[in-house]
Amino acid sequence: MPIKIPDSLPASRILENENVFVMTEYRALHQDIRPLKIVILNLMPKKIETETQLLRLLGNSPIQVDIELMQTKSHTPKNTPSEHLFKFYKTFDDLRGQRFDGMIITGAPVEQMAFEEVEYWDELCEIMEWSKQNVYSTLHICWGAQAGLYYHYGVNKYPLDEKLFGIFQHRLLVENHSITRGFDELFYVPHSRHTTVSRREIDRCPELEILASSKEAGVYMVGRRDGRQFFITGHSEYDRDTLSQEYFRDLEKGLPIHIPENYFPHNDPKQKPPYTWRGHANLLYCNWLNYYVYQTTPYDLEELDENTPPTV
Ligand SMILES: CC(=O)SCCNC(=O)CCNC(=O)[C@H](O)C(C)(C)COP(=O)(O)OP(=O)(O)OC[C@H]1O[C@@H](n2cnc3c(N)ncnc32)[C@H](O)[C@@H]1OP(=O)(O)O
Ligand SMILES: N[C@@H](CCO)C(=O)O
Repeated sequence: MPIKIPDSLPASRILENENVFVMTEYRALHQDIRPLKIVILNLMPKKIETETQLLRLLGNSPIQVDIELMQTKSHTPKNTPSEHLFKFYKTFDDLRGQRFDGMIITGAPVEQMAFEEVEYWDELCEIMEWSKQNVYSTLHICWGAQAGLYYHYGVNKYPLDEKLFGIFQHRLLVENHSITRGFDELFYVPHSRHTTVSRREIDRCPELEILASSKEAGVYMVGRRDGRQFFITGHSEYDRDTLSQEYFRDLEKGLPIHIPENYFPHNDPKQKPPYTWRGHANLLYCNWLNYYVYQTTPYDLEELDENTPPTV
C-alpha cells in the first residue's frame, strides 16, 4: 500500500527518487476503492494445483480480489476432473462481455509444438486480442509468455539443447522499476522448459523492456513499457516439490532428464529441497497487483480500452 506523508518530510523526496510509492494528499483523498476483477486463463494440465499456487500468491495482499477461472473450449482437458471444471470454470464465451483489471495466462506443456499446432491456438489468439481492450494488465507465465510474445510482437521460441530444469539465479537489469520494487538484486526462480526466447528479438521491439534475466536461464521478465503486459519465463508460483514431481515423473517414463539444478541439497533427490524463490514470487504478484492493477486501472472499467493511461 502507498504511504501518505507530508510533502516537506525529507523522506518524501528521497523515496520518490527511489520510485517508492508516495501518494499525494490529493490522490489519497480522491482515490475510490473497489474489489479488483482478475481472470486466470488456466492452460496447465494440473489445473487444481496451478489455481491453488496462483491464488496463494494473489491472496497475499490487502486488496480484495474477485477471481474468475477460465478454460479454453477448443481443448477438452484430460487431467482435471470434469466436475471441477464444470463447477468452477468458465469459457471465453461466458466472459468476453466483461472487462477485467488483470489477467493471468498460465504456462502449458505444449512448448515443443509449433504454436499453430496447439489445439486452442486460434481461441487463445482471440483471447489475447480481446485482452488488449478489455483487461488493464495481463501477466503471462512460461509458455503463456512465449505465446504472448509471439502473438503480440512476433518474437519466436527456440529449442534448447537440453531441458532447462532447476532453480537459477537472476539479476535485475533496470533500477527502480515498480514491478521489481523491493526485490533482492540477485533472486532465484524455478525454470522447467525445453525452449527459450531470443533477447535480440525482444530488444528489437521498442514497446518492450527486459527487466530481469539469468546467465543460465536467459531472459526472465519482460514488460511492456506502459505496464499493460508482463511476460515471465519461469515458474515463480511452483511449490517446493513441483520440480521434484516433474523429475520423478520423467525418470519413471524413461525420458532424458537430469537432476534439477541447484535444487536438492547435495543433489540428493532423497533430501527436501529448500524453498528459495517464495519471497520473490510473493513480491512479484504483490507488485503487479498493486502498481499495475490496483493503482492504475480505471475505477470505472467501462472506460477501459487499449490506450487507457494509468490512473495515478
Ligand atoms: C513451458 C511451460 O509452460 S511449463 C508448464 C507446464 N508444466 C506442466 O504441465 C507440469 C505438469 N504436467 C505434467 O506433469 C504432465 O503434463 C501430466 C502428468 C499432467 C500429463 O502428462 P502426459 O500424460 O504425458 O500428457 P497428456 O497427453 O496428458 O498431455 C498433457 C497436457 O498437454 C497439453 N496438450 C497436449 N497436446 C496438446 C495439443 N495438441 N493441444 C493443446 N494442448 C495439448 C494438454 O494441456 C494436456 O493436458 P490436459 O488434456 O489435461 O489439458
Ligand atoms: N514444466 C513442463 C515442461 C514441459 O513443457 C513439465 O516438465 O511438464
